[in-house]
Amino acid sequence: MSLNGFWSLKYPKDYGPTLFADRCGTTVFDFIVVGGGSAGATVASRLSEVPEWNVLLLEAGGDPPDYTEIPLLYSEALRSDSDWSFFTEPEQHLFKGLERGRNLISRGLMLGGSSSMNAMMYLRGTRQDFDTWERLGNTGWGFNDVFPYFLKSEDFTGSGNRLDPGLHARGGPLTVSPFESIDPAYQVIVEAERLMNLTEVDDLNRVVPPVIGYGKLDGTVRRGLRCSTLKAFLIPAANRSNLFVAKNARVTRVVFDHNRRAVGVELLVPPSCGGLVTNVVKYVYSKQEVILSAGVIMSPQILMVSGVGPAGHLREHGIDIVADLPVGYNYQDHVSFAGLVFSDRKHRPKSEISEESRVLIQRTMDLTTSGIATLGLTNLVTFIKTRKDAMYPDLQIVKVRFSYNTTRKTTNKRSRMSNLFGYSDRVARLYDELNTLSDTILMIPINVNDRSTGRVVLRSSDPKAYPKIHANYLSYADEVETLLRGIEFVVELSKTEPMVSAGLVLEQVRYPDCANYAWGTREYWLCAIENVAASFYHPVGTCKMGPADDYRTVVDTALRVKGVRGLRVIDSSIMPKVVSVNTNAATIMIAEKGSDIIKQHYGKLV
Ligand SMILES: Cc1cc2nc3c(=O)[nH]c(=O)nc-3n(C[C@H](O)[C@H](O)[C@H](O)COP(=O)(O)OP(=O)(O)OC[C@H]3O[C@@H](n4cnc5c(N)ncnc54)[C@H](O)[C@@H]3O)c2cc1C
Repeated sequence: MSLNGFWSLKYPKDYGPTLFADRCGTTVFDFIVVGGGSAGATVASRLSEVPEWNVLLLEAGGDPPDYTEIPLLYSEALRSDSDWSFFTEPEQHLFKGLERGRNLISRGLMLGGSSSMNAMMYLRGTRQDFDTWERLGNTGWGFNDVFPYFLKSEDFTGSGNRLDPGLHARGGPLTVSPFESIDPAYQVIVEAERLMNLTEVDDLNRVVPPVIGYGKLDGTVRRGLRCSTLKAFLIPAANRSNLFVAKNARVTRVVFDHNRRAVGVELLVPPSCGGLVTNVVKYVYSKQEVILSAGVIMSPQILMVSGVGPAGHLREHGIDIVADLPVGYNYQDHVSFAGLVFSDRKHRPKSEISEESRVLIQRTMDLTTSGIATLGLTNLVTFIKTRKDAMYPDLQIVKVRFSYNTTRKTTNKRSRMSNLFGYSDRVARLYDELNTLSDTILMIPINVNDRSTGRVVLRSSDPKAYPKIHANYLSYADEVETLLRGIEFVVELSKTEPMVSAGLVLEQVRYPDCANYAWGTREYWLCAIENVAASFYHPVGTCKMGPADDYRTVVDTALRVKGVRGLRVIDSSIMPKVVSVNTNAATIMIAEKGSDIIKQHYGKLV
């Protein structure tokens, strides 16, 4: 399908070359926002609503590639130049089937950040998620406090009952549309799940009763195309005379004065003078505040290289201490298991398989071009509760279809399994081989009740060096048991009549390291988890929010970095506990609320 001319977006002007043309930057802004991702693009847009404030947004990446507009192509951006492509450190009992024994942590390196590369699933989180934040001492962050901020952003395009009890809003900048799917496996899985005593949920963001069952997703999609925070918040604000966006501007440090007040940032920008090839160090200054929105990996990294972090750790790297804070701790994520692989139509003639696949792709793409939101089979999401005592689900199950003979057809020539989940070549090959026989469907249980916490630490004091991520996933035995119960659910589902009649066959993928175990036994699944259990793209928490007197936290409930002045963190890293769903909507909520907190502080909240 040709993508040319399908849409036309006018990206914000890049002020970098103008702002940083002179040798010593003298322009002073009221606010400097570092990182133009889910949170940063939202914050910069909201703050620039105050006409007398000059706002500078510094983004390390550039404009997103055109293909990121198409929801179905979201995985193309992973491992591309628009992906930071972080990797965790190796873990003793995990990641054996992943590249170099590490877990890929993709993050968007572009305007819109990870909202320009994510799967666009719009799920906010449960009442329990935010009431837990409040119980941890975060007054003002309980469900009733944060709910209006989800509505503030939203422009919901669904109709009928879905709008009724104030669950959704119209008129906000972020378009949220119900996903549609024409995938024939959709109905088959629905029938199978009904037989497993699950019921349909008409709104996966419903508050009461808690969502348990399956349903159609809503997505951050506008007229069939991605609605990132770039599109929702930044582009509409780009013509304001008080908002300045600088692209390819990588912040290296926060600059403090002698009173530990953040007064600006140091950054690297591409050379603007002829002849220079390396990036150039520049400084910009702020009158009011610097706001870090660089995400869960880079916000803590910038803080630490700037002297804000655990004193002992900073000393090890020879960094002068500005404030001794537990930056980088409390890394949390959702761990998934993408080892349940179904074949669809395997025993049919190749020509038939190939033609059906082609037609399904074409018809699904046609939905997009006619303005309908679709992620194909991924539209169908299931939440299950496997612990009798719990009120809320502990597992989310996502389905992904890979059309016949496509997992190897990627821009970077790596398997899609490597790009999406960081699989090593030898493990990805197992999936690729199956995919040359028929379409492949993954059913992925995701533990949404993880308790393990890891840590982001500095590799060196050099701000250009990626930090180390000690993920520490599945450190509690019960987290492994939860994943095992998710696997068991899918195995049982595979045996139901609708699945069997439709010819959706659960394949016996045999990881080389698990050759000693019979496929399907507990020992086998434990081994499989050690091989391919991986992040489901939801790391958060490394600049944890907490009450002023809680020494285990980095920012207070107004998102101010403790022990210094003029500095806040506003992004997914402030979450004290990861929400039990995908993390984009909650991050945008944090940005909306954070922006209002700032406006209120300066008497500008109207
Ligand atoms: C592949 C993938 C799929 C996902 N799918 C979903 C989904 O379907 N639904 C969902 O709810 N969530 C999803 N998520 C998670 C969600 O997108 C993230 O939680 C959210 O985007 C995080 O927002 P953030 O603002 O904290 O960080 P980001 O959006 O990552 O923004 C950080 C920004 O800061 C910039 N930056 C970093 N360092 C610097 C620096 N030194 N100087 C200047 N700029 C810098 C980055 O380039 C980036 O633009 C997914 C994530 C990924 C990666």
